[in-house]
Parts: sequence; structure tokens; C-alpha cells
Amino acid sequence: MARRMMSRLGQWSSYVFAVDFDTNSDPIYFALASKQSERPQVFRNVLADEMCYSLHVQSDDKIERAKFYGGLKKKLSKELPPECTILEMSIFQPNVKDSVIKGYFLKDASKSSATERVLGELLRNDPVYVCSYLCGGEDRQWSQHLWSNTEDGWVEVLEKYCVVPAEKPVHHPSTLNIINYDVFYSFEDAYKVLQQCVDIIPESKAVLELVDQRLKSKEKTDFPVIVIEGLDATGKTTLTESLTEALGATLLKSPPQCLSPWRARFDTEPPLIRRAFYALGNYLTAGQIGQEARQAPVIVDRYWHSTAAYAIATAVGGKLGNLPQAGSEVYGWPGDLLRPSLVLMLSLSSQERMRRLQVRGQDKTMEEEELEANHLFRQKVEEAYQRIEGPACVTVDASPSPDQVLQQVLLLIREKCHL
Ligand SMILES: Nc1ncnc2c1ncn2[C@@H]1O[C@H](COP(=O)(O)OP(=O)(O)OP(=O)(O)O)[C@@H](O)[C@H]1O
Ligand SMILES: Nc1ccn([C@H]2C[C@H](O)[C@@H](COP(=O)(O)O)O2)c(=O)n1
Repeated sequence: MARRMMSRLGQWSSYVFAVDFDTNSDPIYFALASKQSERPQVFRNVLADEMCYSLHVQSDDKIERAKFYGGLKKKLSKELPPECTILEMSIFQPNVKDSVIKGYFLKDASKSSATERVLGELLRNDPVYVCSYLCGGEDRQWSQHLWSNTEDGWVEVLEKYCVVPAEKPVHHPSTLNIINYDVFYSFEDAYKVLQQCVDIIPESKAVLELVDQRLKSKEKTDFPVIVIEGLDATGKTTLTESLTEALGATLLKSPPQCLSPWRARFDTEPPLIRRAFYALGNYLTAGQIGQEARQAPVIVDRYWHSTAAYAIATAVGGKLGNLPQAGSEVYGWPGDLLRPSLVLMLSLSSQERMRRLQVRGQDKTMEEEELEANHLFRQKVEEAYQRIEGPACVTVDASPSPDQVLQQVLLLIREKCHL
């Protein structure tokens, strides 16, 4: 047992655990040690006399991890007693990219054995690590107990570690796995994800077939390509239609129409798969842009800025300040994706945007509902839009009348694209 404890501590000693008790504050960071700490207890201010547990996915396969993590939340919400709060948790090596293992931390106020029964079942049947946390002794120190399966199917506590406070890392853990999990910076990286999904998501095959037939785009287009970006209901459809008419241009969208039959299906998938789908949509649209921009200017309704900004804002938990700094590589443009001549981002106050959403009165997508409910998320999307480079977007005040916005944008296009 002592040897096993040494080896697991060896494995986890460079890792820090982060629990999001409150999305508006920093997570609580802790580490594992063989000896107790003299510093104050990590959970003292956030836990009453509650039982606590943590779960994290144990698999080397990225797709399996993503699918299981998404499904796990639904399963826990359904099966655990209602007094059990499910919080997001990650285990990571501070400031080391691609080191995050996601999980959940449970605060159980139910005082029933139901939670342990559900967790025992999970441990027996699913690729998870399960731990319980106890607070004991005169100095009320916390310890973590790793659960294990015995050969005859019972659950036992295998190893015990002391829980000690850890430093706040320079980079918020949710920023460490953005590249190739939430945002893809080459066609190949996004393509590989869908290829690996063919057996579990049959629709991936049809998407890949379409993508295989995509038109290849040149780096330089003959006519200017102007992308219109912005949050929902900022006026993109209204403006792109009037611009197209005013400039005698061709109107395209990303994702393109040909992906519509599969969009709703991929919207239900975890970020890794969903974002790979949207990334491939941009390459399909790029092929169409290359073709159309031989004959006329092209206006594009959403493109790479939307894909990256929504993905980054969703991935990064908590405060606006947790976003990667401006200039970070996560805001870079994929080297193999056609670059537009100009990107304009329509910006609107949240009150006016809400008014327009209400006037329009259509069904809202889940992400639109999230935008409404979550002012912080909206701010993160807009901030990420503004940090993306190569080309960066130019912000346009979208609050005047449709015609005034059109005139303002035509002036910008004439100035920047010499049209
Ligand atoms: N400049 C404007 N002033 C007032 N209302 C506007 C203006 N532009 C658009 N609208 C109205 O706001 C609503 C949203 O506009 P629109 O559909 O063009 O936005 P959008 O950005 O394309 O939205 P989404 O991304 O959700 O499709 C519509 O009812 C539209 O008529
Ligand atoms: N090029 C694109 C276009 C859209 N998305 C994602 C981002 C949001 O989740 C959603 C918004 O689209 P809308 O509801 O306005 O059609 O689609 C993307 O990732 N990349």
C-alpha cells in the first residue's frame, strides 16, 4: 500500500485541483500531499458540514473523454439526490498546455447513502476516478480518499492524501486546453476529430464527404471579401442583405447552407466535436468565397471570428479577466484558411439587442438563451472578437437605423477596400 501511495502521489504531485464554487470568483485551488499543511484549510469558507466527492474521467482518448464528460453531468443530475450540488472541477499542471483533466466536485447535503451508491456504480461501470473528501481531527484538516474497485465488485478506499492549499496559477486552467479542443488552427486538426467520430456519430461521414469535395481557395482573391460579425440580433442579416445589393456582391454564410442538415445534430455534441464541425464549415465557405470572389465582391455572414470567439468564451470559465491575454496564440488566424479583406463587428448595447430579440420574437438557440441569461458570457464573446487577429475586426456601432448603419459600413469599405 505504501508503495502504491508513493506512486500515485508521484503521478499527481505536479497537479493542482481547481473547484469552481462561484463563477464570479476565482476557483479554490488545492494540491495533494503526504503531510498536512500548517496553512489555513482550503475549504473552510465554502463548505458547511457536507460530504464532498470528486469525479474525473480516466481515459487517454480525447473523444471518449469529451463524450463521457458531457454525458456524466446529465447522468449525475438525474441520479443524484437533489440536495447534491454539482460543481465544475479541473485537475491540471499549472501553466502547462494540454494538461487539463476535467471533472466534477460534488457537495452533498442529502445525508443519505444514495450518493455513494450512484458513485459506486459509476466506478464499477465507467472510466472514472472517484474520491471522497473528509474533514477531521482537532485542526479540521481535509483529506482526499481515492476509491477503488475490489475484485469481487465492492468499492474500497484505496489511498488517502492530505489536501493542501495551492497557489493561484498565472493562467486560468480553462485556458490551457483551448488549442485543438475548442479552437482548431488547421483544416487537418478539425478533420481528424470528425474522422475519429465516424463510428459514434454516423452523420460525420456525410460531413466529411462534403468537405472532401470542397473547392480549394487561393490565398488572394480578385475582389474584396467582407465579413460581417457580431452577437445574435445585432443586425448581421439586415446589413449583409442590403450591402450585397448596394455593392452588387455575392452573399455567403458560414456554416454554409449545405451543412444545414447536420448543424442541429452537431450542436448537441460536446465542444471538441461541435467546434470541429464549425471549423470545417469555415473551410467549405472559404472554397465558395474563392470561387465567387473571381466575379464580384463577396459579403460573408459570420466566419472564423465567430467560430473562435464563441468557442473561447464558452471554454473560459468565470470572469472576463480569465480570458487569455490579447496577443495570445489562441487569437491567431489559421494559417491555411482564406483571409478576408475586411472584418466588421456590429456592436450594440445589451438593452437594444434584447429589444431587437423581443421584436423579432423567433425561437432562440440555446446559446442565444445563454447570452440573455449570462451578461458575462456576452462580454467574453465580444472581448474575444476584438482580440482575434490576422485580420482583426473593426467595430461598427450598430445602434443607428438600418440605412445609417449601411452608409457607415459602405464608407468603411470604400476607405479600406477601395471599392
Ligand atoms: N439598424 C437597425 N435598427 C433597428 N432594428 C434593426 C436594425 N438592424 C436590424 N434590426 C432588427 O433587429 C432584428 C435582428 O436583426 P437581424 O436578424 O438582421 O440580426 P442578426 O445579427 O442577423 O441576428 P442572428 O445572428 O440572430 O440571425 C430584426 O428584427 C431586424 O429587423
Ligand atoms: N462561422 C460560425 C458561425 C456560427 N458559429 C456558432 C457560434 C454560435 O454558437 C452559433 C451562432 O450562430 P447563429 O445562431 O447566429 O446562426 O453558431 C460558429 O461557431 N462559427
